[in-house]
Amino acid sequence: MPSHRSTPPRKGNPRGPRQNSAAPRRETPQRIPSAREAAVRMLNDVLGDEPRLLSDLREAPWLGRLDPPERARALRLATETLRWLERCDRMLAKPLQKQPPLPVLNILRLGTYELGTGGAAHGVVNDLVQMTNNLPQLGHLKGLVNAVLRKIADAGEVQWNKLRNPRLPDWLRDPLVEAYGSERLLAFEAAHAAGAALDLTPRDPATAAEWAEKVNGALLPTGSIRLEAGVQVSALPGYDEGAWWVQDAAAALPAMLLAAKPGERVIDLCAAPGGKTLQLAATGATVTALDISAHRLKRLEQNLARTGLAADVLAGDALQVDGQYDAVLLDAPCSATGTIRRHPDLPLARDGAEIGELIGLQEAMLDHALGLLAPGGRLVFCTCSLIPDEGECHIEEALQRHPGLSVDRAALERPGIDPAWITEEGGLRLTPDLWAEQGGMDGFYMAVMRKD
Ligand SMILES: C[S@@+](CC[C@H](N)C(=O)[O-])C[C@H]1O[C@@H](n2cnc3c(N)ncnc32)[C@H](O)[C@@H]1O
Repeated sequence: MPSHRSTPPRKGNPRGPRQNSAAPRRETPQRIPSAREAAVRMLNDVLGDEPRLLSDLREAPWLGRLDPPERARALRLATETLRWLERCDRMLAKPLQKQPPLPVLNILRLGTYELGTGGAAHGVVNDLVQMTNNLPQLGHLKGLVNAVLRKIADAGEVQWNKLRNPRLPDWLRDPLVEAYGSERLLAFEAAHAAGAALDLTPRDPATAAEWAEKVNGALLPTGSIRLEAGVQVSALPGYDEGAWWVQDAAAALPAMLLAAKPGERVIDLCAAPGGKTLQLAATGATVTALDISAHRLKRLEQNLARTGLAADVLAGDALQVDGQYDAVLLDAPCSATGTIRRHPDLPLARDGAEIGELIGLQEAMLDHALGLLAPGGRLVFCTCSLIPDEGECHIEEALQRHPGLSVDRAALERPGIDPAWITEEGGLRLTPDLWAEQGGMDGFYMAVMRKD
């Protein structure tokens, strides 16, 4: 297995050197940006000198000035341009002899994405030329933008569709090829290109089929309900009464495997925003939901309120908490590399430098969490990572460190769980290429452990 046990060396940005995104903007405080302007600003922030994740930009005050549909459109444009960045850059390589400053390059990338996927040339090109004209000190490049985008419009969807699926950058691709082989990696990349559907977890698993019918979704083998992405969630039946919540089918499995029972004492150690806490609370167990981020816990509290479920919510450090519990869920902070289908910005904004530290934190959390188990208690460890060092390796090593600890393989015998997903040490390895026909799933690792 490849090792991330020490911090991997920075290999630099696979898209070339980062450029200064802080080009001055002509910005009057009250001006409301268009969806395209907002999308380009997000691209500048994700691909700039100090890369930001789109999830951190969602709450930016300037984005809040757009009305909700425009904000959603801006986020969609930025997300999809980042998903297809390699294809955009390949399309641009020929007409663009010299790389322009980042704000102009990102205008071209957005235009290329839109033109490559069926956008009307007239509207896209005129708007983006005008946007370039408004850039302080870069307005003179509007002629270049016009000329390049017209060539891209001529090449159009035919050329776009001939290009390969975008590849992951080397910092992530190399260890994943080592772990899964290059053929699987191509399947992962195809899944990343395809994007993610919208999955719902029903509050009462026994009503899954009924809710699947009501929301016009498909019932998945593990009991989640799948709809096409882009559906307005708050308009679906059952939203107001909290009959279900949005959660990827893979992310719904750890709490299912913990199989909490009414009256059991359960702690969810890294709980926010709370998808798994809701599942645990819905079983009738007495649930403590802990997270270090008070800000993220606000969303957990909103989710509890909407669904009418109850949990004791605590802001605190999982490494400091004490007590005795029948069951512990540890959804540890990780590289989140299993979620690239919905967060294609992640491999571009990150470079793997933080993974060594995360692995150390996960190990410390797992050791501490095992100490919270009452005799005979069980623990589910999980991460939404594709990197074995953040999954399988932890369990192999924990079994060596903790006499009396065992992996509960029987807990994996549940409807919809394919035995082929079970790993050597008895965990479950999920990858984005699974269920390809039904639209894939997030990458995840999970294992159920028991202590004598
Ligand atoms: C993968 S997310 C959890 C997702 C959550 N379980 C769910 O299903 O919605 C990891 C969480 O760990 C939290 N976290 C990070 N370090 C922590 C610590 N030392 N103690 C407690 N929570 C921590 C983060 O704030 C983040 O909310």
